[in-house]
Amino acid sequence: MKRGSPKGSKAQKKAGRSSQAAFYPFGRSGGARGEESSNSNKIDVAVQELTFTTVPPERDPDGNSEWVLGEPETKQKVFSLPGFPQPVPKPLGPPSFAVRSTPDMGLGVFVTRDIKVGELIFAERPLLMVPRGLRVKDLEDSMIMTRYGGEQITEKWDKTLDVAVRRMSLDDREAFLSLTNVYEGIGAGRLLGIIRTNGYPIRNLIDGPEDREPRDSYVYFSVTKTGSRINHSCRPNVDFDFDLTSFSSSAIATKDIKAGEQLFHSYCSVENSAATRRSQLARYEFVCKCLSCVNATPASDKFRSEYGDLALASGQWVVDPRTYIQQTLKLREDMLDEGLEGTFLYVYLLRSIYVMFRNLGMADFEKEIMEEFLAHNRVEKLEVV
Ligand SMILES: C[S@@+](CC[C@H](N)C(=O)[O-])C[C@H]1O[C@@H](n2cnc3c(N)ncnc32)[C@H](O)[C@@H]1O
Repeated sequence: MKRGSPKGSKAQKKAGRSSQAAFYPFGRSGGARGEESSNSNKIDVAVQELTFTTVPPERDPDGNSEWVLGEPETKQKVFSLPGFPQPVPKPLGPPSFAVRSTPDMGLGVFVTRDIKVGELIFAERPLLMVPRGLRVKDLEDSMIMTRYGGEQITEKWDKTLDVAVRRMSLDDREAFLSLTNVYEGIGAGRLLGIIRTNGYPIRNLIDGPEDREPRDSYVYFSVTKTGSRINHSCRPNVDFDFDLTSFSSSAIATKDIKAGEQLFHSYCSVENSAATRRSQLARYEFVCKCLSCVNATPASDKFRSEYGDLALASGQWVVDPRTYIQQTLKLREDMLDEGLEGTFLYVYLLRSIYVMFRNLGMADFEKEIMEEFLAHNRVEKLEVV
């Protein structure tokens, strides 16, 4: 169906909305670019087999998200959660971050006071959420988040995505449109370019049925005002935790961070060699100059490719701590040297270590490592054993 056709699409009919609603998302009198919605409760609209909704639907002091649904029923999964929508979590203490220029990475996010591992630095509702496997039947390139390059015809995508951008408040729209777009001039339309440059996967929200496979193709991507200003390092110090009930993304420190230091998240798989990481990062148009990239050696590449299996094996080693404790502690030291304490596998390893100390009857060490584990476990939420 061509955009603008008077006939409603299947999804429009399902959502019970007319095609006119699609082009006047705030009602007849509002919604054009540059106009602020006066409606207090935004209605859903369906365009090109996608449903556009706002979370929460009423204007909210904690912010609103524009959510593009591939499968309209996904909305119910979130809206039917007990207590939905909860307020966005608030950090303890005074504000602890600022968005500033960096010498070589554009804008970045810095902490303005010392931060402890496990601390909530900020939480925010996304400006925009789109499904990774966003598919629209009559658009040439239907998997917008999984392909990259200049060969695609993406301008049509921008017309569709513009529906969500037009629904944003003026402040949110300005924040969204000011985000970096490294795809400018190489094929992607502006809005799609912004999503590709700034989107983070939300792994606990699947578009459609929860058992859909391959799961990774059906996650959502979020674009946020502050989180999307965080630059990359292969030695990350912050991770995101998306809470469905408050529909917000929390930035949580995965290391102690000193006042004045920059926050870094990893945009690539940190268990890869420096060369593979470089090729994964090429689509963001920069070369990483973190310590682990600059000082990469065959030995550090080998370690990065092996530590994952070893860390997971530590779950078995706990039954024979006398044989394995030294090896496990050495693995922990090596992970710290590579700056990998902000990863799931480091948290997993800490859990193995405190269980080993428990099995060895070394209560003081067990307590010390358990405390470190609990601080690191804010995002991963591994079971305490
Ligand atoms: C999600 S944005 C991060 C915020 C961005 N610096 C800004 O000014 O809006 C991603 C872009 O930031 C830049 N960037 C991120 N990490 C970088 C790094 N380690 N070195 C150089 N540039 C980086 C790249 O241009 C990348 O495409």
